[in-house]
This record gives sequence, structure tokens and C-alpha cells, in this order.
Amino acid sequence: MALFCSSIIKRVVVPKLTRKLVGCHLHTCASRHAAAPPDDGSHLWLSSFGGGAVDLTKDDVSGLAVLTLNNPERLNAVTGNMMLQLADIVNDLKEWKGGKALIVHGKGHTFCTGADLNMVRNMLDSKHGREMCAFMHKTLTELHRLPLISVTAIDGPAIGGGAELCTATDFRVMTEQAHIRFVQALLGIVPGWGGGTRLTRLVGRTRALDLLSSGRAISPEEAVEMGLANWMIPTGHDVVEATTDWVQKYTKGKPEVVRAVKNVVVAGAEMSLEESLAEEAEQFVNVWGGPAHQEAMLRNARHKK
Ligand SMILES: CC[C@H](C(=O)O)C(=O)SCCNC(=O)CCNC(=O)[C@H](O)C(C)(C)COP(=O)(O)OP(=O)(O)OC[C@H]1O[C@@H](n2cnc3c(N)ncnc32)[C@H](O)[C@@H]1OP(=O)(O)O
Repeated sequence: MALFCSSIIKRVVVPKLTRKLVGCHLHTCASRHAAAPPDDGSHLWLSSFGGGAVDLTKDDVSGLAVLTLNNPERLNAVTGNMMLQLADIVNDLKEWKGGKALIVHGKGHTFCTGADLNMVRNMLDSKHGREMCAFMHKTLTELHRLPLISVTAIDGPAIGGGAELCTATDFRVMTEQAHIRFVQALLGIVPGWGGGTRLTRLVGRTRALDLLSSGRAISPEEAVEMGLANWMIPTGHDVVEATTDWVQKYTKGKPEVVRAVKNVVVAGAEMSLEESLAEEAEQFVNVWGGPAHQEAMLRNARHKK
């Protein structure tokens, strides 16, 4: 069990002024047809939808990071402020050279119920919808490509954008109480955070069409059966601890090797044959003769079962 030490809690606090704005803004949120958020020509208007937080702990010894969606009063619905924090954290993790693994989970016995509906009701114009969609596409694509072994630990509902978010990690593990549900079609939309594309590539065209058009809930058993989830967390275990133990089989190597393996797989999944082979060669050269390679040769490594 990896112990957390030298962990850094990273939380971006909404400045007081914005809070005031959010306060008066949230006052208007009561009416479903309030004006759309301020038009500042970028995605920064997302911060006018405050509430919740995305917390990150990083352990420089084990190379394990834990990202926590922290909005339990709203079942970890993602506010605009949380979207901005998530993007900041993904950028931070991209540069974390000692990083090997990332666990994404939600506070309390819920993973995430998608976008904060109070925000959604106040940004129904196509301009803000398009900007939010583009922002989350970029953020979750970069999360998916992080040179870390990433796993979403789902305890409770993963609904709408929450279902999409869990497809942006390499693996998914679920408790018995968990379920995944792509409700977008029931809300008159389609996935807005890239989850439709990733789901289709994960489970195939027919199953993706079944799940996206029906909006039905997927149990942990069915998710494992169809390859959408990779493991069921045994009951009575702490979700993060159990997931930390589970992911360790992928992170025994040195950070540079773990990161190189992930980069090879991302290339194989997303690039043309020639580009992917070139990237694989690049990754090979980066680790060939490196500390891990030298140590293995000195160890005269043998691989008995
Ligand atoms: C771009 C859109 C994006 C996408 O799909 O791409 C989206 O994600 S749109 C949002 C999709 N999500 C939903 O529609 C989920 C809505 N929530 C529910 O269906 C239920 O809350 C459920 C089934 C998850 C749990 O029901 P339960 O009865 O157990 O709890 P409550 O409904 O009473 O919820 C407790 C508390 O949380 C608030 N809540 C829940 N989900 C959201 C949300 N997505 N946004 C904001 N707030 C949410 C709910 O309002 C309750 O708070 P309260 O103050 O008591 O009203």
C-alpha cells in the first residue's frame, strides 16, 4: 500500500470578487431563463459558475497522484470553476516527471453527476455551449493522453458528464454501488465532453449506440463484461486504498519507463502507422541504455512465471 508523504494539496480558490459576482449571479440562477454568463470572449466566464473544487494530492516517492472531485452537496456535479481547476491540474500532471499513476475519484459515495445543472440552465446559448464543449474536449483529451497510468475509481453514480469523465482514464474500477449512465439523449443532447467518441472506441459501435441512445444504467458487472470497467472493488474496502493497490502492478518500473510505455500506447491508438512507429522508436531510444535498462542487465533479469 503506497503511503502518502510529501503530498501537496492543490486547490484553486475562487477570488472574493468572483464570489460576489457568483453570489449575485447565483441569485439570478433561480430563474431558469436568466441571461447567459458574461461574454469575455474566452472560457474564463466559466469561473462565474462557482462552487465545489477539484483537489489533487501528489506523492513524489510513489509517483501516485489522487484527483478528487469535491462537490459532495451536489453529488460532485462539475461547476465552471471546477472545470478550470481540472484543466490546471491536467497541465500540472503533464509536467510531473516523477509521476507514474493517477487515481480519479469523487468525494463521498458518488463519482460525478455531470455538469452542474444550475450552470447548464444559465448557458443554453450555442456560443457558451460551444465554448464549454471545446474546453472540456481539450481538457479530457489531455487527461486521456497523460503519460501516467490513469484509473477512475467509481463509487456510486457516474452520470452524464460523469460517465464521460470516466472514459478519459486508461482504466475504470467500480464498487458494487456504482453505475455508469450516459443520460445525454434523455436531456435532448449528445455527449458534450468527448465521451461519445471514447465510449465507441472502448466498447464498439453497437454497444455504444445501445448505451448512448437508451441512456440506461450500466451495472459494474455488465461494465466489466463489456470491457468498460476493469475490476470490481471488493465491498468493505476503502476505494482509494483498494485502487492504489490495484494500480501498482502497472507502476513497478521507474517513472521514465512507465511514461514511455503509456506514450507508445497513446501513439498506437491515435496516430497513423508510420507516425506511431516513429513515436515508438523515439520512446525506445529515450529509455535504451537508461538507468532502468542498465540495472536490469546487471540484475541478469529472468522472467519465470
Ligand atoms: C454538457 C452536459 C453534460 C453532458 O452530459 O455532457 C452533463 O453532464 S448534463 C448533467 C447530467 N446529469 C444529470 O442529469 C444528473 C442529475 N441528477 C440526478 O439524476 C439525481 O441527482 C441522481 C439520480 C444522480 C441522484 O438522485 P438522488 O435522489 O439520490 O439525489 P438528489 O437528486 O436529491 O441530489 C442530491 C443533491 O445533488 C444535486 N445534484 C445532483 N446532480 C446534480 C447536477 N448534475 N447538477 C447540480 N446539482 C445536482 C441535487 O440538486 C440535490 O441538491 P438539492 O440542493 O437537494 O437540490
